[in-house]
Amino acid sequence: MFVPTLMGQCTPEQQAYWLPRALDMQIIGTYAQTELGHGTFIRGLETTATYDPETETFVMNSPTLTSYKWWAGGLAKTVNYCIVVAQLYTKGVCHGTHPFIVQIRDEETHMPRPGVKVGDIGPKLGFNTADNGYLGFDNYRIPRDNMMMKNAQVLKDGTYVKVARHGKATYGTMVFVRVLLVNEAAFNLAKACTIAVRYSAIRRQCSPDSEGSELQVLDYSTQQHKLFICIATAHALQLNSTWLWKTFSDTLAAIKQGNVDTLPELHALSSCLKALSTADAASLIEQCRHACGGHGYMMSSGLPYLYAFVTATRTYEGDYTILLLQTARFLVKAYEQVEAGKPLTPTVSYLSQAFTGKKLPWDSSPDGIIRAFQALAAGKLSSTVKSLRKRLESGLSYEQAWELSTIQLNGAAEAHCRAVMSQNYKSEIERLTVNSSPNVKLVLQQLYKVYLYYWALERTGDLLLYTSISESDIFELQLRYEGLLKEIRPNAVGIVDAFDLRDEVLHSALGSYDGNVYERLMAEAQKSPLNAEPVNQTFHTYLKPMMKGKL
Ligand SMILES: CCCCCCCCCCCC(=O)SCCNC(=O)CCNC(=O)[C@H](O)C(C)(C)COP(=O)(O)OP(=O)(O)OC[C@H]1O[C@@H](n2cnc3c(N)ncnc32)[C@H](O)[C@@H]1OP(=O)(O)O
Ligand SMILES: Cc1cc2nc3c(=O)[nH]c(=O)nc-3n(C[C@H](O)[C@H](O)[C@H](O)COP(=O)(O)OP(=O)(O)OC[C@H]3O[C@@H](n4cnc5c(N)ncnc54)[C@H](O)[C@@H]3O)c2cc1C
Repeated sequence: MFVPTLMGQCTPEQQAYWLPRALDMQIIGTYAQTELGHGTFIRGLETTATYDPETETFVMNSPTLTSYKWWAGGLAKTVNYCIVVAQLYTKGVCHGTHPFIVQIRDEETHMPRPGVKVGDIGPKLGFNTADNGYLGFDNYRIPRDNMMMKNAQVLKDGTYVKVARHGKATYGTMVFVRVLLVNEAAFNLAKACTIAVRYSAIRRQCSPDSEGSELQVLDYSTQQHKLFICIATAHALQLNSTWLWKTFSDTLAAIKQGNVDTLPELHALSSCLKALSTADAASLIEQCRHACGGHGYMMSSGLPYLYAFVTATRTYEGDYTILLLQTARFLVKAYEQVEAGKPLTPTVSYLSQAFTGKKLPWDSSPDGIIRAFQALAAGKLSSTVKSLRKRLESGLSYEQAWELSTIQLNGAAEAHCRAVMSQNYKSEIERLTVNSSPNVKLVLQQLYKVYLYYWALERTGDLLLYTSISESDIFELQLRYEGLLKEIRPNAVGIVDAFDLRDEVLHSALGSYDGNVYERLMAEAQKSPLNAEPVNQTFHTYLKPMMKGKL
């Protein structure tokens, strides 16, 4: 996040000075925005940067314990610089949060600079290879030039000058990383399902009849139900990530031309896609672990590490709930645009046909299910707006009405995102497989159907509300879904092999390409320090005295 922020928030002159040093690793930096007391609410950050025209410096200060920067990766012991997001004061006026480049350690000795307090925040659920740290300032001065001045400037005499065309230019790095995290979710889920599917082809457990041999657990319908949605979702996330990256690049190019019109839609998309992809990936990686029984709980399976790493992504770079509420903000505006007969941006254009007041006729084809997801999103949005307005009519303020409706707002945003992801998944597969062999087309279509049927069956309650789906339609869909799992089974290992993830990347005794699971588990067990000697010295210091009643 250090380099992207240098690129996004510095003037060309500042980039010319800082970027080569950062890219050449002459300086190592991090992005210190979150504080002990605030992560989500950026406008509530407490660290201050007060401009002193006498010395043409900013005085960085941590006025309270809760103002200490907290969490930034590498902050504890690795970095010597960091980007600090602080409330900017000049001429006695606060201009809100701005980014500053701050040297925190000496480049030769690596000692913390005077006025800088820095340390490690302690062990975490995972991510323990990153020394996430804390940082406090005691009236620590930095040169005026260290304010990142692409979007706003403070002149030598302390005059504040706004440069950016849109109010959230300083939030740009977060949008960029959210876009990256969709791809990260796809990659890590692909690793987990490669491990779990390969292991499930090796693992034999139970035989349906007494004479028969034990079945590969991958033959069980319940195992296929656990795992094939993981494969389909890894593809869905990858294709949505590629699509989102293009949307991001197009928006960035437009902003460079002075056109910020597509930024709100990008913010809404990157928010909900980051939220859903990281939450889906984390829960499905855990599902892959469940599918591997006891051995899935071994660190040597690689799955606990993957889960610990990915589950953090649901929180950092914008908590799941918070980001869905950002998307909901955009959806409520879109609803109002439909009412006013105004044109809609592409990803919400389905809303213009959605408010017919009638239930969408159920159609179980892939396109029909996607239309059903859109109807479901529109229906949820419509009932949410109705709740909002009912509360406003009761005399509540907009903020109060909004807060009371946030559960429904989150539901509408999640449904919208599922509809967008499903649409992208299918249309990207069709676009990319135009010249593919019939077999490849068949398998990839089977996978996106798994995705669509799985989520339709997960949302039958909503579908009954907003479409004409009947009990027998649901019964039929369940049977079709279960039949599809059986069709995919013969190709399941080949499909995860197609992720082409080397053993060194998987780090898994269960998912290695050669399938020698039991030999690898035993070999990993031998590495345990407890196996260094036959009797551990704790026998003599604790167990034996206890057994002799001497403790
Ligand atoms: C390989 C990879 C590995 C990657 C490996 C990565 C390693 C770990 C990295 C983790 C690093 C971090 O976690 S860094 C810290 C990340 N922290 C966060 O993400 C904090 C989350 N909080 C926020 O983003 C903000 O506080 C909000 C958006 C929730 C609220 O901001 P706010 O300033 O209060 O704005 P708010 O009133 O809600 O909205 C005002 C208007 O601004 C708009 N707006 C808000 N944000 C944005 C935005 N980003 N871009 C455009 N527009 C925006 C809204 O739509 C709204 O428009 P209108 O409706 O008025 O038109
Ligand atoms: C592994 C890891 C690495 C990180 N790396 C960095 C980094 O490098 N740099 C950095 O600056 N930060 C980093 N962070 C911090 C991260 O960005 C924040 O933790 C994240 O933004 C969430 O903010 P928070 O911790 O304040 O949670 P909070 O916002 O306090 O969330 C607590 C609960 O309150 C809810 N909540 C909060 N506000 C609202 C609201 N308005 N409406 C409804 N519910 C609400 C949330 O949904 C959540 O359920 C990292 C975090 C982790 C876990």
